[in-house]
Amino acid sequence: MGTLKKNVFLVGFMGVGKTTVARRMARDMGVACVDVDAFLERKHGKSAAELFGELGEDALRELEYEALVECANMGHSLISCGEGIVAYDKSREFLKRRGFAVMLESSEATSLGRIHNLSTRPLLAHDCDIEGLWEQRKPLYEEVARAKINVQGRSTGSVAGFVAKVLARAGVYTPDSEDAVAKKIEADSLKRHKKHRHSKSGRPRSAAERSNASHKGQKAARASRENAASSKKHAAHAPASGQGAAEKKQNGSGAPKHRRRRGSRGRGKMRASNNRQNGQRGATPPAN
Ligand SMILES: Nc1ncnc2c1ncn2[C@@H]1O[C@H](COP(=O)(O)OP(=O)(O)O)[C@@H](O)[C@H]1O
Ligand SMILES: O=C(O)C1=C[C@@H](OP(=O)(O)O)[C@@H](O)[C@H](O)C1
Ligand SMILES: [Mg+2]
Repeated sequence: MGTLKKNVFLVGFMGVGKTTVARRMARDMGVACVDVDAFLERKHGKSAAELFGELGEDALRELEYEALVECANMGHSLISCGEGIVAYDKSREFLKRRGFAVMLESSEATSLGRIHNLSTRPLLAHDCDIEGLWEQRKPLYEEVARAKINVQGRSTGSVAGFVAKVLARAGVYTPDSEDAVAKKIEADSLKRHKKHRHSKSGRPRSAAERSNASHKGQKAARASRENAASSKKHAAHAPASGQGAAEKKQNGSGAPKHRRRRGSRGRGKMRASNNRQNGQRGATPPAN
């Protein structure tokens, strides 16, 4: 559980995991997330690939920019962008000015190897020079990004945890203190207690009704406490160095030994769907 101080944009090549990582971070950090592609699709009733096919790339980039602005105006959230958003000057300027952009990076082969449905990636479907595109995009991601994270060989959970640490170090994300978590739990439990004593219609509940509800409430409170304890543990392990150190740790020379759960290699890799998110998920963002 925690709070974002500004919008966080995830940028990077297609298939690197922007959408997946944003969802995972939203779940683990208790913050809202929104996928620009999914937002675009909901807004226009057509996927980015369809818009690309019907209107052409230039028009898609303008629509993407408009969608990006709307997503950013919803409140501080994790915003996963489409790979090509950086090709548009206005979007790049926005990414630089209106939040903290994080670049996810892996080898071109790894990113492309994860894409199983080419029709969802219009540039791939249109037979472009993919290596040329990769070379062209890289400096653009680097231009907007305030942190660069190498995701090669890391599970989604590990990438999500690492991005959270980088954001915490940069002061962009504040994990809730133990006190704040305890207060939240207490407030929730008070609410539950009130519900427990009275039915929805305001009628006092019978002893049998209360006993039944109480078992459910205790289970939920236990789960919240366990969650809070695990968030605290997670926060306590975040290294305290700055962005430069994060990058150094991530790059070739100082490459960390990535922890991978036994048997996790390739899990999820063959998932057929590149699921799109339906708009914003997770916690309700604060008003701007
Ligand atoms: N760290 C990871 N390890 C293995 N597979 C991953 C990882 N991150 C994402 N994937 C998988 O790669 C595919 C592309 O991920 P996605 O989040 O759609 O990428 P992007 O939004 O950057 O195009 C999905 O099938 C997803 O499940
Ligand atoms: O070239 C682009 O702008 C697109 C890249 C893809 O985004 P990802 O980076 O999430 O793969 C895709 O979803 C979208 O159709 C448009
Ligand atoms: Mg995506």
